[in-house]
Amino acid sequence: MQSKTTSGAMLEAMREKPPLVHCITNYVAMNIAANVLLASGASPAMVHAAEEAGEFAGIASALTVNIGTLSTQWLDGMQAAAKAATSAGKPWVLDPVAHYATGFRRQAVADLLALRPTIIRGNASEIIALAGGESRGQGVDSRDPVEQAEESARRLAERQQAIVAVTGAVDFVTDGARSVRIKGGSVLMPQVTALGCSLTCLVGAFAATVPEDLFGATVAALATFAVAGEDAALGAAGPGSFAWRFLDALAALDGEALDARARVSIA
Ligand SMILES: Nc1ncnc2c1ncn2[C@@H]1O[C@H](COP(=O)(O)OP(=O)(O)OP(=O)(O)O)[C@@H](O)[C@H]1O
Ligand SMILES: Cc1ncsc1CCO
Ligand SMILES: [Mg+2]
Repeated sequence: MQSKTTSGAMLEAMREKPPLVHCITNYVAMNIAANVLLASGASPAMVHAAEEAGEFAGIASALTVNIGTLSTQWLDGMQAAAKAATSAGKPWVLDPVAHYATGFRRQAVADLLALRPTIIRGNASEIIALAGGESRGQGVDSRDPVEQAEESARRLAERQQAIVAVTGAVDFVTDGARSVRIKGGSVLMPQVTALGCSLTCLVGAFAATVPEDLFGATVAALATFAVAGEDAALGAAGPGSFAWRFLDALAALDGEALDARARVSIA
């Protein structure tokens, strides 16, 4: 097997040995997120019941947790899974969907952050608020530009000792010390619900493939979305045809094309 030093090599490695990814996501995202992982070469499993989520996290290679359609029972499952992943040394990714919106979500996300996610992926409004800044967010969609979230992301990464990914028109990834920006994608992407949630699951898939390089894995997942998003937009008439073209574009993308076309720059 080739060494997994580039995004493309990581994508190829994932396809060679599809990782089992434990996704606790939301009702809106479950189907598209599972299809995104399959098209990318990973094996998704949506398992959220409190009775089994901890046990399942022991079987999977990585965990992703998304609070989009939260309930007390789901939160119990998320916490059990996060504890199991952490104690087994497996990466887990937190997607703090609209965590600023209600007291229930704020408390849930504080409790999950205390369980030390290895990677946090959110939109700009979510990351600004998570770092304690002035966010314009109300619901699940971002109302702030990514540039305004960059300092928040750095602060959050340092505070949590985690990798933080902020997505939007130009994505930003930081571990507090080093940072990159990733260009690409399409304006149609925020017009299709749960693509961000699906990306969180894909970050988990790359993290499962390259647990020794979680920064590189996060960048690879975002670059995969950026390039596939450009391809899908080419023939799309709107969000509907974009959504199915995006799955086809992910499936058609190979490592060589990803490395040739990814637009990643040091920030
Ligand atoms: N204006 C844009 N131009 C290009 N790509 C975009 C744009 N906005 C978002 N994206 C891309 O869309 C994907 C999802 O990111 P986004 O920030 O929309 O997530 P999100 O708000 O959490 O989505 P959701 O909550 O609906 O799942 C990322 O790959 C991101 O780069
Ligand atoms: C629309 C929506 N509502 C709760 S989660 C979700 C998916 C996008 O975050
Ligand atoms: Mg989101």
